[in-house]
Amino acid sequence: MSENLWKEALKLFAGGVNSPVRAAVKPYPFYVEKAEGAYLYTVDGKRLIDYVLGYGPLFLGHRHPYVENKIIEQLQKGWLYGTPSPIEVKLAEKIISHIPSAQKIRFVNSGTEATMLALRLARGYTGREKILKFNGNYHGAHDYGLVEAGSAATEFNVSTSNGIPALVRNTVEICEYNDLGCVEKKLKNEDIAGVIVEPIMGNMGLILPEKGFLEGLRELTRSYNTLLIFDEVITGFRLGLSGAQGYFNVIPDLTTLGKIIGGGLPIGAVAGKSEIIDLLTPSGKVFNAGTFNANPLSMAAGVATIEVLEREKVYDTARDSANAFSEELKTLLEKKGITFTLNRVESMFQVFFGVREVKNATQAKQSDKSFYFRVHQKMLEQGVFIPPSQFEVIFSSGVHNSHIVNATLEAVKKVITEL
Ligand SMILES: Cc1ncc(COP(=O)(O)O)c(C=O)c1O
Ligand SMILES: NCC(=O)CCC(=O)O
Repeated sequence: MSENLWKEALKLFAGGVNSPVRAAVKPYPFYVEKAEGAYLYTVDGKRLIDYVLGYGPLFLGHRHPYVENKIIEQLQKGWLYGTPSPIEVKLAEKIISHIPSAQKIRFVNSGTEATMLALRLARGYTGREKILKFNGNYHGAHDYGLVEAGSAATEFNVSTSNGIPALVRNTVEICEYNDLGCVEKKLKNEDIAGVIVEPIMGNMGLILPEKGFLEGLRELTRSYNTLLIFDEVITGFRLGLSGAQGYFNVIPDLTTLGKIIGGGLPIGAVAGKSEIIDLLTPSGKVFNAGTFNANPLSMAAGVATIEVLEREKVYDTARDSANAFSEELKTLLEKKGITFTLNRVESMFQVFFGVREVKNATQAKQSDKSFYFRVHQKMLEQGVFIPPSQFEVIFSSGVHNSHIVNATLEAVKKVITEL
């Protein structure tokens, strides 16, 4: 039973968990026994339709048979060599063929490592120290990222973490998302090595770039000889095969990837212009290394996932189901006269209550978090798992077919009419 496991876990882990957002499910998280397709099966015997999907990576759902077979095939050939393996060449070629800014790539093990390295590269390339990030963007759990961070950092009221050296903190400049005026001022007045941005904000709920924002970032960074880094850990291969940069046709200097490119196994990557990536050791003097970098299992799962994305209609199914779910939610909320904003793009969306627009982190934080949480809890009672935190995103996938969607709509109807 989840309750018993939770009691044990509280003795073993800080706050009972190994990543904080998991503790946002109340009164305690449900423990998952197994998963398949669009479903999670809990140890308490419940079946849940999953719209969290591992917080983004599982764009083909759980245990996609093709991916599973490719992982097993690799498993039977060994899962760590300490030397290069053919499968890393294959995944690199696939990613580079799809992501416009990618000429070369370095594989690491998480999105956190990827952004940490991209920032180091920007400093190494430009010889400058400062970086510019946006309020509420989340780039993982390293010192530079945890200044005004979104996601669980905001959920648990530590947007800027304790334990970050002032020296580091002082190298991070912050602007509000969608505020080009601020960016221009910072670039003019500070020596900025790189501007890092989520091209679509997926860690404050979902927030879209206003028309011209990403283009403006591209122009400004170019004119101040600052690197533009797109953090596509969520959007890479979710918005389309070419990521947010292809979707918006704005090409950054560096791109960080993670989540989907590992098919659900741990991964991260930094890709970009050859002249920048070549600064990495051993060809250059910006250091990175990792026991598990380009580990064969993550590589195999990544290749298999991208192969499925190339040949099947995953994007259509995922978009259609997110559309149906969010439209039904909108209609029901409007009928009830509830004030809300719903932001959506392709296969992801989020709803904010009590606010009429959400274009940056400050507005997102003004939304009625406890109302959102009530909706999450009531959906869970109806067998549908949406994120427990306002500051995460509802994700759909290629296995959220019409059968799953219909069951979801039934649940939403019940939840909203009974609110
Ligand atoms: C945009 C973005 N960047 C970086 C990260 C960090 O990735 P990871 O959790 O794999 O370290 C995340 C997600 O968690 C993310 O959403
Ligand atoms: N949006 C943030 C994440 O996806 C990270 C998952 C976690 O914090 O466990």
